[in-house]
Amino acid sequence: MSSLAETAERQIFKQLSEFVEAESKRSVYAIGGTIPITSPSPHPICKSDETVLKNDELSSPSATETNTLGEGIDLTKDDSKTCTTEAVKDLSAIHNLRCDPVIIRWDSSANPNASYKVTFPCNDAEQPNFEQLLKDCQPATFGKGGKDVLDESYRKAGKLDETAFCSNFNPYALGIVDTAGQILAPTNCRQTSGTHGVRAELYKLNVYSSPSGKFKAHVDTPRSKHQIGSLVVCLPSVHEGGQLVLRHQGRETVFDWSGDKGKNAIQWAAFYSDCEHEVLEVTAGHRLTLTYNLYATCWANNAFVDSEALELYQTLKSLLSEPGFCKNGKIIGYNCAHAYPHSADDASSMLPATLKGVDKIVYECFLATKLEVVLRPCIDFELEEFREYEEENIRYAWYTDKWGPIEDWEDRDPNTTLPDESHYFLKQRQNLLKRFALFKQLDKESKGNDGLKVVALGSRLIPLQITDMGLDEGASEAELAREWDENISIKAVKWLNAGGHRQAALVHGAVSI
Ligand SMILES: O=C(O)CCC(=O)C(=O)O
Ligand SMILES: [Fe+2]
Repeated sequence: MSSLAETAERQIFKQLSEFVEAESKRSVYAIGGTIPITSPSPHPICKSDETVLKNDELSSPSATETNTLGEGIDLTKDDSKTCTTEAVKDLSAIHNLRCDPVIIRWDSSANPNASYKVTFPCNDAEQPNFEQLLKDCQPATFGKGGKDVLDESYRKAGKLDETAFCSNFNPYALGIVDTAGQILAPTNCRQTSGTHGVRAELYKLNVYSSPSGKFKAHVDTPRSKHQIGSLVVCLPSVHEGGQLVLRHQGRETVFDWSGDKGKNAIQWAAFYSDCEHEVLEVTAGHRLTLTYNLYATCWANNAFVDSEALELYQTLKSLLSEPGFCKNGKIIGYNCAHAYPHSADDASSMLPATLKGVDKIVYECFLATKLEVVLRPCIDFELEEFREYEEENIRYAWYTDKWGPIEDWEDRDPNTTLPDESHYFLKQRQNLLKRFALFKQLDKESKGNDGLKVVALGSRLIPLQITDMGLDEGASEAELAREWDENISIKAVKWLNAGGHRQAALVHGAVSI
């Protein structure tokens, strides 16, 4: 290729990378809101219902839902205050959302056969029951290396399992699940079997109490391969501290439910649960939350997004059609910004339906350009991992974690195994040798060709074994490569962005239930 064409191509790649990066920065990974609690009254769901409502209930400035979106989108404005036309006023009245006081009923662990009830916000008369609830909570554990661990220096909280309590609180009725679904699981751009929405399943009631209630930085263990997110609903109970801090790719979002805000409202946050998050120390009072797991579902009533109307698509289309761009074919790589559960046998079948945020946008936009788009797990080997040496006329090679004499692999009948049982099957070794040669050749070709990186691509997500040592400590790249043996291909890929969730992807094994 002429150097002029190379320079032009490099510029196009640069622009593509910048666009993908800008899209990543804009992508939303969390959403939240506040819904005021008012005493029970007919629900203003449609216009005709409005007439049975008392005027003061409608005009109450607090009777308006407010929402806060992670990263830049803030819906906390009270639109009803800024409405000018009658029509809009009517609409805001119709859409005023309110929540009934939240009742929790539970079986007492301290007094078998006894069950109690407490209402939030909690009045003085119910204070003894509230104290009882605190007593009946068990210490909350957390998942580490595939096991439940109790460590109060990491997580200090009480919990009731979902089988031990019930509540009148319904996140569907308040539109929370719909809102979370539209943001975290937007419907695919085309009508396909991958179309999806979200379903919320109650998981725990948690209490974080002063002086030291907290949950240090973690990612949630997915409860199934369908899980994409978590929903946390903070019950009205005034406390200080206890902010929920979410982090994703160098960005941070804080949900602060402390102080008087929580006196008479429920406050909620929904987020992709592979994003790191923590609950800061509660310094006064009790912070009570209901947590829900959010699962991708195969149905949705939402309208479809038209990917061709997205800015990223338009840019992609014009850059890709530049004359001479990738004339001889190239694999363009995009590193997913989110982690996906891959310990279940059929984890791959959940994708692309469960793609999150910017990953979904990039996928859909490339698809719309009519390029072939595939989702693959990948390991970026260093040449280091494919070393060779010679000793006493025998050539040895190192493939990711074991030495072996090359001749042994080259010449033997592929149906026999090596005498040394620690060796892999010969056939696999021969495959590895071919890959090794390919790796070296591609690596040579990619030298000086910016951004071109030789990687091993798996043909599908391979279930991860949860070892005794846990995924994070136990599973190395070499072990993964061995698991992938039959399904690996080695390619030179031009990456649009830096590696994303590499570490987290390794530890992000879904618990099979
Ligand atoms: O209570 C919260 O805000 C979040 C708790 C949490 O991270 C969890 O239960 O996994
Ligand atoms: Fe969590």
